[in-house]
Amino acid sequence: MENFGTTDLLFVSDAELIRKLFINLEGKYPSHILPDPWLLYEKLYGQKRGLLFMDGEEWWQNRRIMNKHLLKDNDNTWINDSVTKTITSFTKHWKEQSKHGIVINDIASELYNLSTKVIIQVLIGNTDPPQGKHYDELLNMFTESVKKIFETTTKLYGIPVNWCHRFNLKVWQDFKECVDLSLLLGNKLLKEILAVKNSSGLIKKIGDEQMDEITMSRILIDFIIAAGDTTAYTSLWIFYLLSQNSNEITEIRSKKQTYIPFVVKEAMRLYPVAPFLTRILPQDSVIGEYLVKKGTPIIASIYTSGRNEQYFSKPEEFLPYRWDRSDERKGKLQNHIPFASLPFALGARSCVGKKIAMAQLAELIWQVVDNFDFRCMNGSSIKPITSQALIPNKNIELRFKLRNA
Ligand code: HEM
Repeated sequence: MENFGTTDLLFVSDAELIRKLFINLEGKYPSHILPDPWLLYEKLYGQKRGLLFMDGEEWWQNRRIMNKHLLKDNDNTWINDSVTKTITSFTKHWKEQSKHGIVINDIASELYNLSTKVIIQVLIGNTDPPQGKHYDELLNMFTESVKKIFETTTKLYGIPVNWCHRFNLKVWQDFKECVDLSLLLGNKLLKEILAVKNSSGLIKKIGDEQMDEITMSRILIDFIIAAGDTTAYTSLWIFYLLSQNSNEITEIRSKKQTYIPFVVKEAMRLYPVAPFLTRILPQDSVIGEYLVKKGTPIIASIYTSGRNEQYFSKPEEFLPYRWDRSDERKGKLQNHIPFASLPFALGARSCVGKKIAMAQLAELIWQVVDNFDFRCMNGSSIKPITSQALIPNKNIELRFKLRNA
């Protein structure tokens, strides 16, 4: 165990221990550590936020309602239809632009925008989203400001944030400005979405639950924020991996959609956007060789466990077939411990948007691979930076060309 001043901190990367942490030790109200800048912002400006920020009974009551609709409902068609509708219109736009090949320089922004549109469509269901220039501008400004929250949080990573705030350093000012703006625009956006007539999506489903309007807004705005960077960066990593493994593109085209979930799982094993998961123990517990006191923060590195040879043979290779039980090649890979790769975490506090994210990633890959050839234009290889989120060390530039054009 490492000792950091007055706080003991346990760092785990053993798959069995990580599983034990989520399944047996985290308690009824799992508690996690949020980035310091977000906590300080909440404390200073009293802005109440969504599920990720809630704790105890308040978290549990609201989480139960969201689980019912987003995770436990066996009928996924309403989510899948919203996802397909949004992605079809997204790829239509790319098709129009890319007859002769286009390099999408700021692909991250495009993917942020897409993730925001997908979650909004899930909120309103089959109905058309608000139309018009004003709405499009609002949406673009919102996604840009959300992207900036992520970038400025990353810049503040590892710096004493109280100190940045006290001396009003530019990094803090930038962070505060984009959180202010995201929440303001998020509220405006939600108002427009709530005004859509005949919504049939999540908004309608939770309309029948006993949830007050303010809590609903807090939760939904944070859904729109949470969907941005996670799904956008995962899509980016997947496109990057596919551009380096053209055999996988051939395999997707021949096996069609059945193969894609394995591609997504494998990409997230190698590049989990949330590489470190945290929990604070509700009671004294034994973890491995340690007696860990109640209140001790624990950091689980799923980036490390996902790339450990003991759990996955040929750990650094992108081999989607390792997840396919019916694939004969899998027999040659001795080690395969599925729970060593937990990109959405595990247990009661795992990702509530997991089904939406998986549906979005699968549909996006299918439509892009089916319609485009693409390659990576960066001269040297891209490396992941492991900070709060797993991001590329430089802009990934991809060139897309319409197939058979
Ligand atoms: C590839 C995409 C995504 C990844 C890798 C991801 C990953 C995660 C992880 C690891 C957690 C757990 C954090 C913890 O245990 O402390 C989490 C929580 C959460 N995610 Fe996701 N997520 C993704 C997409 C989404 C989407 C699309 C939504 C939209 C609804 C979403 C909403 C949330 C929320 C609200 C929480 C907090 C849940 C709670 O505290 O009860 N996520 N996500």
